[in-house]
Amino acid sequence: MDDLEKHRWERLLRWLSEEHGMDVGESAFHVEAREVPGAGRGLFATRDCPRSTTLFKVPSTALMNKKTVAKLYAQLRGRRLSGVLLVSLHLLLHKPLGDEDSQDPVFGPYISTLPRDFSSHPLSWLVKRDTQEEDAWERVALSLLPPSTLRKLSVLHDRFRADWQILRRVLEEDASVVASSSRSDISLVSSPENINELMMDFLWAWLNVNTRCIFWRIQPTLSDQDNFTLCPVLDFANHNSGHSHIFPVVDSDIWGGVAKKPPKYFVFFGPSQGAVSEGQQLYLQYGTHSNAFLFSEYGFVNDFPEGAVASGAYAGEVDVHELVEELFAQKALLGSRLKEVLTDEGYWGDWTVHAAPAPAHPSYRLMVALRLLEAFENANETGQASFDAIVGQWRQVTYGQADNISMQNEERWRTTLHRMCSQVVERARTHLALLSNASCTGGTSGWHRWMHLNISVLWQEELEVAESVMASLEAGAEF
Ligand SMILES: C[S@@+](CC[C@H](N)C(=O)[O-])C[C@H]1O[C@@H](n2cnc3c(N)ncnc32)[C@H](O)[C@@H]1O
Repeated sequence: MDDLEKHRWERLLRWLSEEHGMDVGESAFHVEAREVPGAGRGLFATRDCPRSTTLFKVPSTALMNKKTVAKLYAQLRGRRLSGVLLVSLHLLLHKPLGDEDSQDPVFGPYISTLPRDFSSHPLSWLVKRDTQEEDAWERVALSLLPPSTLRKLSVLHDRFRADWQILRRVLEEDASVVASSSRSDISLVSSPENINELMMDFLWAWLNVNTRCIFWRIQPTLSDQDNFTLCPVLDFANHNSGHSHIFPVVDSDIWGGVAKKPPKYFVFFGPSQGAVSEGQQLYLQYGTHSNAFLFSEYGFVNDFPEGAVASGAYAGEVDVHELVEELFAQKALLGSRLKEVLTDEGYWGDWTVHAAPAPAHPSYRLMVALRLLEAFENANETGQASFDAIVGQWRQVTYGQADNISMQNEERWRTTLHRMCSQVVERARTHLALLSNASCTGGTSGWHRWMHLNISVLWQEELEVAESVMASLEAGAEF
Protein backbone atom coordinates (compact mmCIF):
# COMPACT_ATOMS: atom_id res chain seq x y z
CA MET A 1 0.00 0.00 0.00
CA ASP A 2 1.22 3.52 -0.61
CA ASP A 3 2.07 5.87 2.27
CA LEU A 4 -1.35 7.49 2.19
CA GLU A 5 -3.12 4.15 2.55
CA LYS A 6 -0.75 3.06 5.32
CA HIS A 7 -1.46 6.30 7.14
CA ARG A 8 -5.23 5.72 6.82
CA TRP A 9 -4.89 2.17 8.16
CA GLU A 10 -2.90 3.39 11.17
CA ARG A 11 -5.39 6.19 11.80
CA LEU A 12 -8.21 3.61 11.67
CA LEU A 13 -6.50 1.49 14.33
CA ARG A 14 -5.93 4.54 16.53
CA TRP A 15 -9.60 5.49 16.20
CA LEU A 16 -10.74 1.96 17.00
CA SER A 17 -8.53 1.91 20.06
CA GLU A 18 -9.02 5.45 21.38
CA GLU A 19 -12.68 6.04 20.52
CA HIS A 20 -14.04 2.52 20.82
CA GLY A 21 -11.72 0.78 23.27
CA MET A 22 -10.68 -1.92 20.80
CA ASP A 23 -7.60 -3.92 21.72
CA VAL A 24 -5.24 -3.50 18.76
CA GLY A 25 -2.18 -4.62 20.73
CA GLU A 26 0.05 -7.51 19.70
CA SER A 27 -1.66 -10.01 21.98
CA ALA A 28 -5.17 -9.41 20.64
CA PHE A 29 -4.87 -8.17 17.05
CA HIS A 30 -3.23 -10.45 14.50
CA VAL A 31 -3.94 -8.96 11.09
CA GLU A 32 -2.80 -6.14 8.83
CA ALA A 33 -3.87 -4.71 5.47
CA ARG A 34 -1.56 -5.11 2.48
CA GLU A 35 -1.86 -4.48 -1.20
CA VAL A 36 -2.94 -7.45 -3.36
CA PRO A 37 -2.33 -7.12 -7.11
CA GLY A 38 -5.67 -7.35 -8.93
CA ALA A 39 -7.74 -7.23 -5.73
CA GLY A 40 -7.01 -3.84 -4.10
CA ARG A 41 -6.07 -4.51 -0.50
CA GLY A 42 -6.35 -7.72 1.52
CA LEU A 43 -5.97 -8.89 5.14
CA PHE A 44 -2.81 -10.77 6.17
CA ALA A 45 -1.77 -12.60 9.34
CA THR A 46 0.87 -10.73 11.34
CA ARG A 47 2.01 -13.87 13.17
CA ASP A 48 1.59 -17.65 13.20
CA CYS A 49 -1.84 -18.35 14.66
CA PRO A 50 -2.71 -21.77 16.10
CA ARG A 51 -6.13 -23.15 15.16
CA SER A 52 -9.17 -21.24 16.45
CA THR A 53 -7.16 -18.15 17.43
CA THR A 54 -9.29 -15.04 17.95
CA LEU A 55 -7.88 -12.91 15.13
CA PHE A 56 -9.52 -9.65 16.28
CA LYS A 57 -12.63 -8.28 17.97
CA VAL A 58 -14.37 -5.13 16.72
CA PRO A 59 -16.52 -3.22 19.24
CA SER A 60 -20.12 -2.98 18.04
CA THR A 61 -20.03 0.83 18.47
CA ALA A 62 -17.52 1.01 15.58
CA LEU A 63 -19.78 -0.89 13.19
CA MET A 64 -21.82 1.01 10.61
CA ASN A 65 -25.30 -0.42 10.38
CA LYS A 66 -28.91 0.62 10.71
CA LYS A 67 -28.67 0.75 14.49
CA THR A 68 -25.51 2.82 14.80
CA VAL A 69 -26.35 5.17 11.91
CA ALA A 70 -30.07 5.72 12.61
CA LYS A 71 -29.07 7.36 15.92
CA LEU A 72 -27.54 10.19 13.91
CA TYR A 73 -30.74 10.90 11.94
CA ALA A 74 -33.56 11.33 14.43
CA GLN A 75 -35.37 13.53 11.86
CA LEU A 76 -35.68 10.54 9.49
CA ARG A 77 -37.24 8.14 11.98
CA GLY A 78 -40.71 8.39 10.43
CA ARG A 79 -39.49 7.49 6.96
CA ARG A 80 -38.61 3.89 7.79
CA LEU A 81 -35.54 3.86 5.54
CA SER A 82 -33.79 0.51 5.03
CA GLY A 83 -30.36 -0.13 6.54
CA VAL A 84 -28.78 0.03 3.06
CA LEU A 85 -30.28 3.48 2.48
CA LEU A 86 -29.33 4.89 5.87
CA VAL A 87 -25.74 3.67 5.76
CA SER A 88 -25.36 4.77 2.10
CA LEU A 89 -26.84 8.17 2.96
CA HIS A 90 -24.32 8.64 5.75
CA LEU A 91 -21.41 7.66 3.48
CA LEU A 92 -22.68 10.04 0.80
CA LEU A 93 -22.88 12.95 3.23
CA HIS A 94 -19.33 12.31 4.46
CA LYS A 95 -17.63 11.11 1.28
CA PRO A 96 -13.95 12.10 1.26
CA LEU A 97 -13.02 14.70 -1.33
CA GLY A 98 -10.21 13.65 -3.64
CA ASP A 99 -7.32 12.30 -1.59
CA GLU A 100 -8.47 13.98 1.60
CA ASP A 101 -9.82 12.21 4.66
CA SER A 102 -13.53 12.09 5.43
CA GLN A 103 -14.52 14.93 7.76
CA ASP A 104 -17.25 12.87 9.48
CA PRO A 105 -16.78 13.40 13.23
CA VAL A 106 -18.36 10.01 13.98
CA PHE A 107 -16.99 7.48 11.47
CA GLY A 108 -14.46 9.63 9.55
CA PRO A 109 -11.32 7.50 10.09
CA TYR A 110 -13.24 4.42 8.96
CA ILE A 111 -14.87 6.07 5.93
CA SER A 112 -11.41 7.32 4.89
CA THR A 113 -10.22 3.72 4.43
CA LEU A 114 -13.00 2.78 1.98
CA PRO A 115 -12.12 2.39 -1.73
CA ARG A 116 -12.41 5.76 -3.47
CA ASP A 117 -13.18 4.58 -6.95
CA PHE A 118 -15.62 2.05 -8.42
CA SER A 119 -14.98 2.73 -12.11
CA SER A 120 -14.17 -0.93 -12.68
CA HIS A 121 -17.46 -2.13 -11.16
CA PRO A 122 -19.88 -3.06 -13.99
CA LEU A 123 -22.78 -1.37 -12.19
CA SER A 124 -20.94 1.93 -12.72
CA TRP A 125 -21.02 1.31 -16.48
CA LEU A 126 -24.78 0.71 -16.43
CA VAL A 127 -25.51 3.75 -14.26
CA LYS A 128 -23.36 5.92 -16.51
CA ARG A 129 -25.30 4.56 -19.49
CA ASP A 130 -28.51 5.99 -17.94
CA THR A 131 -27.08 9.47 -18.36
CA GLN A 132 -25.27 8.79 -21.64
CA GLU A 133 -21.96 9.23 -19.88
CA GLU A 134 -20.53 5.78 -20.43
CA ASP A 135 -17.42 5.62 -22.57
CA ALA A 136 -16.86 3.44 -25.61
CA TRP A 137 -14.97 0.81 -23.63
CA GLU A 138 -17.82 0.45 -21.13
CA ARG A 139 -20.42 0.23 -23.89
CA VAL A 140 -18.55 -2.57 -25.64
CA ALA A 141 -17.81 -4.38 -22.37
CA LEU A 142 -21.53 -4.39 -21.47
CA SER A 143 -22.41 -5.74 -24.91
CA LEU A 144 -19.94 -8.60 -24.44
CA LEU A 145 -21.30 -9.94 -21.15
CA PRO A 146 -22.98 -13.35 -21.03
CA PRO A 147 -26.79 -12.91 -20.96
CA SER A 148 -27.25 -14.29 -17.45
CA THR A 149 -24.54 -11.97 -16.06
CA LEU A 150 -26.20 -9.01 -17.73
CA ARG A 151 -29.55 -10.04 -16.22
CA LYS A 152 -28.04 -10.24 -12.72
CA LEU A 153 -26.48 -6.84 -13.28
CA SER A 154 -29.83 -5.41 -14.41
CA VAL A 155 -31.50 -6.66 -11.23
CA LEU A 156 -28.78 -4.92 -9.20
CA HIS A 157 -29.27 -1.80 -11.32
CA ASP A 158 -33.03 -1.82 -10.58
CA ARG A 159 -32.28 -2.05 -6.85
CA PHE A 160 -29.88 0.85 -7.11
CA ARG A 161 -32.34 3.02 -9.08
CA ALA A 162 -35.14 2.34 -6.62
CA ASP A 163 -32.89 3.31 -3.68
CA TRP A 164 -31.68 6.42 -5.48
CA GLN A 165 -35.26 7.60 -6.09
CA ILE A 166 -36.06 7.29 -2.38
CA LEU A 167 -32.85 8.97 -1.32
CA ARG A 168 -33.28 11.83 -3.76
CA ARG A 169 -36.67 12.58 -2.25
CA VAL A 170 -35.21 12.52 1.27
CA LEU A 171 -32.49 15.00 0.26
CA GLU A 172 -34.93 17.27 -1.50
CA GLU A 173 -37.51 17.27 1.28
CA ASP A 174 -35.30 17.45 4.35
CA ALA A 175 -32.83 20.32 4.33
CA SER A 176 -31.49 19.38 7.77
CA VAL A 177 -30.11 16.12 6.33
CA VAL A 178 -28.00 17.90 3.72
CA ALA A 179 -26.99 20.49 6.31
CA SER A 180 -25.50 17.73 8.47
CA SER A 181 -23.00 16.84 5.73
CA SER A 182 -19.31 17.43 6.47
CA ARG A 183 -18.68 18.03 2.76
CA SER A 184 -18.11 21.54 1.51
CA ASP A 185 -19.06 20.64 -2.05
CA ILE A 186 -22.49 19.10 -1.59
CA SER A 187 -25.21 20.92 -3.44
CA LEU A 188 -28.78 20.22 -4.25
CA VAL A 189 -29.18 22.93 -6.81
CA SER A 190 -31.26 20.95 -9.25
CA SER A 191 -29.26 21.30 -12.41
CA PRO A 192 -29.02 17.99 -14.31
CA GLU A 193 -25.20 17.97 -13.85
CA ASN A 194 -25.48 18.38 -10.08
CA ILE A 195 -28.03 15.64 -9.80
CA ASN A 196 -25.94 13.26 -11.90
CA GLU A 197 -22.86 14.02 -9.82
CA LEU A 198 -24.82 13.39 -6.65
CA MET A 199 -26.13 10.13 -8.11
CA MET A 200 -22.55 9.01 -8.87
CA ASP A 201 -21.55 9.86 -5.29
CA PHE A 202 -24.53 7.87 -4.07
CA LEU A 203 -23.38 5.00 -6.30
CA TRP A 204 -19.98 5.16 -4.59
CA ALA A 205 -21.68 4.95 -1.19
CA TRP A 206 -24.13 2.23 -2.24
CA LEU A 207 -21.42 0.06 -3.80
CA ASN A 208 -19.32 0.35 -0.68
CA VAL A 209 -22.26 -1.01 1.29
CA ASN A 210 -23.10 -3.68 -1.28
CA THR A 211 -19.55 -5.02 -1.68
CA ARG A 212 -18.43 -4.75 1.96
CA CYS A 213 -21.34 -5.61 4.23
CA ILE A 214 -21.54 -8.77 6.28
CA PHE A 215 -24.36 -10.49 8.12
CA TRP A 216 -24.79 -9.05 11.61
CA ARG A 217 -27.93 -9.54 13.57
CA ILE A 218 -29.49 -6.33 14.77
CA GLN A 219 -33.13 -7.37 14.34
CA PRO A 220 -34.72 -10.34 16.08
CA THR A 221 -36.01 -11.89 12.83
CA LEU A 222 -33.11 -13.78 11.33
CA SER A 223 -34.03 -13.00 7.70
CA ASP A 224 -34.58 -9.26 8.28
CA GLN A 225 -32.94 -7.34 5.40
CA ASP A 226 -31.36 -4.95 7.89
CA ASN A 227 -29.31 -7.70 9.52
CA PHE A 228 -25.99 -6.55 8.09
CA THR A 229 -23.15 -4.24 8.98
CA LEU A 230 -20.06 -2.59 7.62
CA CYS A 231 -17.18 -3.69 9.83
CA PRO A 232 -13.82 -1.92 9.90
CA VAL A 233 -10.74 -4.16 9.44
CA LEU A 234 -12.84 -7.20 8.45
CA ASP A 235 -13.92 -5.44 5.27
CA PHE A 236 -10.35 -5.62 3.94
CA ALA A 237 -10.74 -9.41 3.58
CA ASN A 238 -10.91 -10.78 0.05
CA HIS A 239 -12.99 -13.71 -1.12
CA ASN A 240 -11.72 -17.18 -1.91
CA SER A 241 -14.01 -19.82 -3.39
CA GLY A 242 -12.11 -22.70 -1.80
CA HIS A 243 -11.89 -21.94 1.87
CA SER A 244 -12.24 -19.29 4.53
CA HIS A 245 -9.63 -18.34 7.12
CA ILE A 246 -11.88 -15.93 8.97
CA PHE A 247 -14.91 -17.14 10.90
CA PRO A 248 -17.28 -14.44 12.13
CA VAL A 249 -19.21 -15.21 15.28
CA VAL A 250 -22.49 -14.02 13.88
CA ASP A 251 -25.10 -15.18 16.29
CA SER A 252 -25.31 -15.07 20.00
CA ASP A 253 -27.23 -17.09 22.54
CA ILE A 254 -28.56 -13.79 23.83
CA TRP A 255 -30.99 -13.80 20.93
CA GLY A 256 -32.60 -16.99 22.16
CA GLY A 257 -33.32 -15.39 25.52
CA VAL A 258 -35.04 -12.23 26.58
CA ALA A 259 -32.28 -9.64 26.35
CA LYS A 260 -32.46 -9.34 22.51
CA LYS A 261 -29.38 -7.15 22.36
CA PRO A 262 -26.53 -7.58 19.92
CA PRO A 263 -23.20 -8.54 21.47
CA LYS A 264 -20.66 -5.85 22.45
CA TYR A 265 -18.02 -7.16 20.04
CA PHE A 266 -17.99 -8.66 16.57
CA VAL A 267 -15.51 -11.51 17.05
CA PHE A 268 -13.51 -13.19 14.27
CA PHE A 269 -11.84 -16.58 14.76
CA GLY A 270 -9.14 -18.22 12.67
CA PRO A 271 -9.89 -21.68 11.23
CA SER A 272 -10.53 -24.53 13.67
CA GLN A 273 -9.16 -27.07 11.16
CA GLY A 274 -5.60 -25.74 10.99
CA ALA A 275 -3.12 -23.00 11.82
CA VAL A 276 -2.42 -19.94 9.70
CA SER A 277 1.11 -18.72 9.09
CA GLU A 278 2.57 -15.27 9.48
CA GLY A 279 2.29 -13.36 6.20
CA GLN A 280 -0.53 -15.53 4.83
CA GLN A 281 -3.48 -13.78 3.18
CA LEU A 282 -6.63 -14.40 5.21
CA TYR A 283 -9.65 -14.98 3.02
CA LEU A 284 -13.30 -14.73 3.90
CA GLN A 285 -15.65 -16.83 1.82
CA TYR A 286 -18.44 -14.41 0.85
CA GLY A 287 -20.70 -17.37 0.04
CA THR A 288 -20.88 -20.18 -2.51
CA HIS A 289 -21.50 -17.78 -5.35
CA SER A 290 -21.24 -18.33 -9.09
CA ASN A 291 -18.81 -16.20 -11.08
CA ALA A 292 -21.76 -14.45 -12.76
CA PHE A 293 -22.97 -13.39 -9.30
CA LEU A 294 -19.50 -12.35 -8.07
CA PHE A 295 -18.98 -10.33 -11.23
CA SER A 296 -22.27 -8.43 -11.05
CA GLU A 297 -22.36 -7.89 -7.27
CA TYR A 298 -18.68 -7.54 -6.39
CA GLY A 299 -16.99 -6.75 -9.70
CA PHE A 300 -14.55 -9.67 -9.88
CA VAL A 301 -14.49 -13.39 -10.70
CA ASN A 302 -12.62 -16.45 -9.48
CA ASP A 303 -10.19 -17.42 -12.16
CA PHE A 304 -9.56 -21.13 -12.72
CA PRO A 305 -6.72 -23.04 -14.39
CA GLU A 306 -7.33 -24.51 -17.83
CA GLY A 307 -8.86 -27.97 -17.57
CA ALA A 308 -10.07 -27.43 -13.98
CA VAL A 309 -13.70 -27.46 -15.07
CA ALA A 310 -13.37 -30.65 -17.10
CA SER A 311 -11.59 -32.42 -14.23
CA GLY A 312 -14.25 -31.27 -11.74
CA ALA A 313 -11.59 -29.42 -9.68
CA TYR A 314 -13.42 -26.14 -10.27
CA ALA A 315 -17.17 -26.24 -9.69
CA GLY A 316 -18.13 -24.13 -12.71
CA GLU A 317 -21.75 -23.39 -13.49
CA VAL A 318 -23.81 -21.75 -16.22
CA ASP A 319 -27.18 -20.10 -15.77
CA VAL A 320 -29.25 -21.00 -18.85
CA HIS A 321 -32.40 -19.03 -18.00
CA GLU A 322 -32.54 -17.10 -21.28
CA LEU A 323 -32.26 -20.21 -23.44
CA VAL A 324 -34.95 -22.11 -21.54
CA GLU A 325 -37.28 -19.12 -21.47
CA GLU A 326 -36.92 -18.90 -25.23
CA LEU A 327 -37.97 -22.56 -25.62
CA PHE A 328 -41.15 -21.88 -23.65
CA ALA A 329 -41.77 -18.69 -25.62
CA GLN A 330 -41.59 -20.70 -28.86
CA LYS A 331 -44.58 -22.71 -27.65
CA ALA A 332 -46.72 -19.56 -27.84
CA LEU A 333 -49.92 -19.83 -25.77
CA LEU A 334 -49.06 -23.31 -24.53
CA GLY A 335 -45.71 -21.93 -23.35
CA SER A 336 -47.51 -19.33 -21.20
CA ARG A 337 -49.71 -22.02 -19.65
CA LEU A 338 -46.63 -24.12 -18.89
CA LYS A 339 -44.89 -21.11 -17.38
CA GLU A 340 -47.86 -20.70 -15.08
CA VAL A 341 -47.61 -24.34 -13.96
CA LEU A 342 -43.88 -24.01 -13.28
CA THR A 343 -44.37 -20.70 -11.45
CA ASP A 344 -47.14 -22.15 -9.27
CA GLU A 345 -44.98 -25.15 -8.42
CA GLY A 346 -41.93 -22.94 -7.70
CA TYR A 347 -39.85 -24.23 -10.64
CA TRP A 348 -39.78 -21.18 -12.93
CA GLY A 349 -36.25 -19.79 -13.32
CA ASP A 350 -32.91 -20.41 -11.62
CA TRP A 351 -31.99 -23.09 -14.20
CA THR A 352 -28.33 -24.02 -14.23
CA VAL A 353 -25.87 -26.63 -15.49
CA HIS A 354 -22.90 -27.66 -13.34
CA ALA A 355 -19.46 -29.17 -13.87
CA ALA A 356 -19.14 -30.68 -10.40
CA PRO A 357 -19.70 -33.01 -8.70
CA ALA A 358 -19.13 -35.38 -11.63
CA PRO A 359 -20.80 -36.21 -13.88
CA ALA A 360 -21.33 -32.66 -15.18
CA HIS A 361 -25.09 -32.25 -14.93
CA PRO A 362 -28.19 -30.07 -15.16
CA SER A 363 -29.73 -28.80 -11.92
CA TYR A 364 -32.83 -30.63 -10.72
CA ARG A 365 -34.88 -27.51 -11.43
CA LEU A 366 -33.73 -27.56 -15.04
CA MET A 367 -34.63 -31.24 -15.50
CA VAL A 368 -38.08 -30.56 -14.03
CA ALA A 369 -38.68 -27.67 -16.45
CA LEU A 370 -37.38 -29.55 -19.51
CA ARG A 371 -39.48 -32.63 -18.68
CA LEU A 372 -42.60 -30.49 -18.69
CA LEU A 373 -41.63 -28.70 -21.89
CA GLU A 374 -40.94 -31.96 -23.73
CA ALA A 375 -44.03 -33.71 -22.37
CA PHE A 376 -45.99 -31.74 -24.98
CA GLU A 377 -43.62 -32.74 -27.77
CA ASN A 378 -44.00 -30.38 -30.73
CA ALA A 379 -47.48 -29.10 -29.83
CA ASN A 380 -48.10 -25.38 -29.47
CA GLU A 381 -51.60 -25.82 -28.09
CA THR A 382 -53.70 -28.53 -26.54
CA GLY A 383 -57.16 -28.94 -25.02
CA GLN A 384 -57.67 -28.61 -21.26
CA ALA A 385 -58.30 -32.31 -20.57
CA SER A 386 -55.14 -33.44 -22.32
CA PHE A 387 -53.17 -30.55 -20.73
CA ASP A 388 -54.31 -31.58 -17.23
CA ALA A 389 -53.52 -35.24 -17.88
CA ILE A 390 -49.98 -34.53 -19.07
CA VAL A 391 -49.27 -32.03 -16.27
CA GLY A 392 -50.60 -34.69 -13.87
CA GLN A 393 -48.04 -37.21 -15.15
CA TRP A 394 -45.28 -34.60 -14.85
CA ARG A 395 -46.35 -33.82 -11.26
CA GLN A 396 -46.07 -37.50 -10.33
CA VAL A 397 -42.45 -37.54 -11.51
CA THR A 398 -41.68 -34.18 -9.86
CA TYR A 399 -43.15 -35.36 -6.55
CA GLY A 400 -41.15 -38.60 -6.73
CA GLN A 401 -44.20 -40.84 -7.28
CA ALA A 402 -43.02 -42.07 -10.70
CA ASP A 403 -39.58 -42.47 -12.29
CA ASN A 404 -40.40 -40.76 -15.54
CA ILE A 405 -43.20 -39.55 -17.80
CA SER A 406 -41.98 -41.96 -20.50
CA MET A 407 -38.65 -43.14 -21.88
CA GLN A 408 -39.36 -41.00 -24.91
CA ASN A 409 -39.75 -37.91 -22.67
CA GLU A 410 -36.40 -38.68 -21.04
CA GLU A 411 -34.78 -38.97 -24.48
CA ARG A 412 -36.37 -35.73 -25.66
CA TRP A 413 -35.30 -33.53 -22.77
CA ARG A 414 -31.76 -34.89 -22.90
CA THR A 415 -31.61 -34.07 -26.62
CA THR A 416 -32.93 -30.57 -25.93
CA LEU A 417 -30.35 -30.07 -23.17
CA HIS A 418 -27.60 -31.23 -25.53
CA ARG A 419 -28.75 -28.75 -28.17
CA MET A 420 -28.88 -25.96 -25.58
CA CYS A 421 -25.35 -26.73 -24.38
CA SER A 422 -24.11 -26.70 -27.93
CA GLN A 423 -25.65 -23.22 -28.33
CA VAL A 424 -23.81 -22.14 -25.17
CA VAL A 425 -20.54 -23.51 -26.57
CA GLU A 426 -21.06 -21.73 -29.87
CA ARG A 427 -21.85 -18.34 -28.38
CA ALA A 428 -18.95 -18.68 -25.92
CA ARG A 429 -16.55 -19.38 -28.80
CA THR A 430 -17.86 -16.35 -30.69
CA HIS A 431 -17.43 -14.05 -27.68
CA LEU A 432 -13.99 -15.40 -26.77
CA ALA A 433 -12.92 -14.69 -30.33
CA LEU A 434 -14.31 -11.15 -30.07
CA LEU A 435 -12.57 -10.65 -26.74
CA SER A 436 -9.25 -11.86 -28.10
CA ASN A 437 -9.46 -9.01 -30.58
CA ALA A 438 -7.80 -6.39 -28.37
CA SER A 439 -9.27 -3.48 -30.29
CA CYS A 440 -12.77 -4.29 -29.12
CA THR A 441 -12.14 -3.90 -25.40
CA GLY A 442 -8.55 -2.77 -25.26
CA GLY A 443 -8.76 -0.06 -22.60
CA THR A 444 -5.79 1.87 -21.41
CA SER A 445 -5.60 1.44 -17.65
CA GLY A 446 -4.86 -1.62 -15.52
CA TRP A 447 -8.45 -2.18 -14.50
CA HIS A 448 -9.60 -2.24 -18.16
CA ARG A 449 -7.24 -5.10 -18.90
CA TRP A 450 -8.23 -6.86 -15.70
CA MET A 451 -11.96 -6.58 -16.41
CA HIS A 452 -11.38 -7.71 -19.98
CA LEU A 453 -9.80 -10.84 -18.50
CA ASN A 454 -12.70 -11.28 -16.06
CA ILE A 455 -15.23 -11.18 -18.91
CA SER A 456 -13.16 -13.79 -20.78
CA VAL A 457 -13.20 -16.00 -17.68
CA LEU A 458 -17.02 -15.81 -17.61
CA TRP A 459 -17.21 -17.05 -21.21
CA GLN A 460 -14.49 -19.66 -20.70
CA GLU A 461 -16.52 -21.07 -17.82
CA GLU A 462 -19.66 -21.17 -20.01
CA LEU A 463 -17.69 -22.99 -22.71
CA GLU A 464 -16.06 -25.59 -20.47
CA VAL A 465 -19.13 -26.35 -18.35
CA ALA A 466 -21.38 -26.75 -21.41
CA GLU A 467 -18.82 -29.02 -23.09
CA SER A 468 -18.63 -31.15 -19.93
CA VAL A 469 -22.43 -31.51 -19.77
CA MET A 470 -22.54 -32.48 -23.45
CA ALA A 471 -19.88 -35.13 -22.75
CA SER A 472 -21.98 -36.47 -19.83
CA LEU A 473 -25.06 -36.69 -22.05
CA GLU A 474 -23.13 -38.42 -24.83
CA ALA A 475 -21.76 -40.92 -22.31
CA GLY A 476 -25.34 -41.66 -21.19
CA ALA A 477 -24.77 -40.40 -17.63
CA GLU A 478 -27.73 -40.71 -15.26
CA PHE A 479 -28.47 -37.54 -13.32
C1 LIG B 1 -14.91 -6.62 1.18
S1 LIG B 1 -13.97 -5.89 -0.06
C2 LIG B 1 -12.40 -6.63 0.20
C3 LIG B 1 -11.29 -5.61 0.33
C4 LIG B 1 -10.93 -4.90 -0.93
N1 LIG B 1 -10.01 -5.71 -1.72
C5 LIG B 1 -10.31 -3.53 -0.67
O1 LIG B 1 -9.26 -3.22 -1.25
O2 LIG B 1 -10.87 -2.77 0.08
C6 LIG B 1 -14.64 -6.66 -1.48
C7 LIG B 1 -14.03 -6.23 -2.78
O3 LIG B 1 -12.69 -6.70 -2.88
C8 LIG B 1 -12.40 -7.18 -4.18
N2 LIG B 1 -12.14 -8.64 -4.09
C9 LIG B 1 -12.48 -9.46 -3.10
N3 LIG B 1 -12.03 -10.71 -3.32
C10 LIG B 1 -11.40 -10.68 -4.50
C11 LIG B 1 -10.71 -11.65 -5.28
N4 LIG B 1 -10.62 -12.91 -4.91
N5 LIG B 1 -10.16 -11.24 -6.45
C12 LIG B 1 -10.26 -9.96 -6.86
N6 LIG B 1 -10.89 -8.99 -6.17
C13 LIG B 1 -11.45 -9.34 -5.00
C14 LIG B 1 -13.62 -6.86 -5.03
O4 LIG B 1 -13.43 -5.61 -5.60
C15 LIG B 1 -14.73 -6.81 -4.00
O5 LIG B 1 -15.81 -6.00 -4.40
